[in-house]
Amino acid sequence: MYDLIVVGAGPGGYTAAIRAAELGLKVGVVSDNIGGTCINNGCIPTTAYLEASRLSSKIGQAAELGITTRVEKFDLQVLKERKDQISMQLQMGIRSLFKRYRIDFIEEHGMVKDSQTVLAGEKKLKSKKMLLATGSRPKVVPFKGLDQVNYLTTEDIFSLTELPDKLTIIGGDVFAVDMAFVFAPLGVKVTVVDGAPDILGTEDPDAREVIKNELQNMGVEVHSGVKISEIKTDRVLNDQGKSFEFDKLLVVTGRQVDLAVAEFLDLKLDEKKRHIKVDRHYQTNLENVYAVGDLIGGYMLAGEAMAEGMKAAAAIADHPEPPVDRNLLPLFLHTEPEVAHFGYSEKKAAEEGYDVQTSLSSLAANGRNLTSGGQGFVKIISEKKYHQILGAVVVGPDAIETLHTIIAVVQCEGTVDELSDTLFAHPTYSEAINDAARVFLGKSTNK
Ligand SMILES: Cc1cc2nc3c(=O)[nH]c(=O)nc-3n(C[C@H](O)[C@H](O)[C@H](O)COP(=O)(O)OP(=O)(O)OC[C@H]3O[C@@H](n4cnc5c(N)ncnc54)[C@H](O)[C@@H]3O)c2cc1C
Ligand SMILES: NC(=O)c1ccc[n+]([C@@H]2O[C@H](COP(=O)([O-])OP(=O)(O)OC[C@H]3O[C@@H](n4cnc5c(N)ncnc54)[C@H](O)[C@@H]3O)[C@@H](O)[C@H]2O)c1
Repeated sequence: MYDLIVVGAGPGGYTAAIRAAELGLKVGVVSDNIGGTCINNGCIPTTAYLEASRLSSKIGQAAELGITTRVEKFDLQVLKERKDQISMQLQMGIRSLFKRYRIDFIEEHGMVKDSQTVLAGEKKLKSKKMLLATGSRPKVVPFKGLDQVNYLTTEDIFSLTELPDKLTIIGGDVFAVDMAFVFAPLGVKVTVVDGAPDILGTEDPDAREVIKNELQNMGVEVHSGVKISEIKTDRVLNDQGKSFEFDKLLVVTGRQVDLAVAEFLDLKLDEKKRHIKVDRHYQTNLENVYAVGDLIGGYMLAGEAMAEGMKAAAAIADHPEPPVDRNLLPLFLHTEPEVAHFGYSEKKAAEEGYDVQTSLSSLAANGRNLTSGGQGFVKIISEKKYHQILGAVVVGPDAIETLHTIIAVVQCEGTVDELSDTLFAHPTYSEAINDAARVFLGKSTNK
């Protein structure tokens, strides 16, 4: 009898298992794909491929630095093998942590029989408590004709060994745009076809404009507000008779979770009936069943799943902690320049009744940015009276890394004043944070 069985070893599940074992519980993990979406088809493959995409773009700009060179040949097979190697290394890391913490790992698809029993291959596993962390998979809109086409999703795009000449991506949100930034710099003619009125609907409007310009500069065609009527073997057709040709079609129209176990166990779902409903300790309506990660919704990011996994484990081991504060969760685009943000947008802050003041520092005069030829800005959304930071948007080279500085200050209950007082190295992109804080306080900026 285990204290805890975890079903699913993605970022939510493996993190929870390790933390629970660290807190003294006897833990078993059942998973058919160690590392989950993040390591196998998500975060890691995306960032591994972007290394090549970004280097390829940089080589294109080398002449500005006095270097004469060009990309002669690109071999996707080599990039895929490198990615596979990295994913395997990370999987081995999880396996060795499981060993170190004496966690039984059963590499099988688990069948939940009741709230204390999981069948995994030949084994019948019993446990006092159960954590469901079975993640999500691509949601594919069933366009007419799609079933006749050999289309790709993010589950298989990273298995290609040859680049297509023409890639059409259906979808225009975070992951669709990330994929455009992976493939366009590698010489693929990318077309984005989206049903929404504009791409990146959840992003800051200024950031969105920067990214749309960059897509255009890369030669990516973006078609928004498209009503797709049919998919043929080599083209997407819209209701106006326009067609978008492709060699390969990538469908990125959202993520969905498998609710079969939830229905079988009679677990309560959220309002939209898309995810499992949990309380602030990640407990479902069944006392001994917990759930984390994509399965419970939220922003459906690995960082969120990991934080939830650790907190669920703490609650299961009788050391409850406050829940993950989604307002402090970094959200980001793997674009070039990168986009990263957290907390309230200006609009949301105003809707929440704050007396909002937004301060902006462009990277146009930032010394580090001039040396790298980047572009972007830091935008801090604050309230006027106490200088409380409500949110921030960073666009620029390494923006995802840069954003953490602001989040850390907010985590420590710091305000714009602390950002203004913090000493920053020069020349760095992060100095723009300091500048934006000084702009807020009406102080001069000299970098
Ligand atoms: C293209 C792409 C790029 C992404 N990039 C990022 C990024 O850069 N940063 C970021 O934070 N997030 C990113 N994400 C999101 C991130 O991958 C997910 O939010 C994260 O993996 C969710 O973790 P999870 O543990 O909830 O589930 P998952 O990672 O989906 O893991 C669930 C695991 O459970 C297994 N499983 C399911 N059912 C069973 C069963 N019955 N028995 C046994 N095992 C089962 C699955 O096979 C899987 O291995 C990306 C996603 C995609 C698709
Ligand atoms: N910046 C961030 O890090 C951030 C912010 C918010 C959400 N997220 C998470 O990132 C994930 C993004 O995933 P995604 O981009 O696959 O999904 P998504 O659900 O965010 O977007 C789906 C896209 O498909 C398009 N689409 C849907 N139906 C269509 C149709 N019939 N015709 C044409 N287009 C159609 C939509 O317009 C949209 O652009 C989500 O899980 C989300 O929770 C991340």
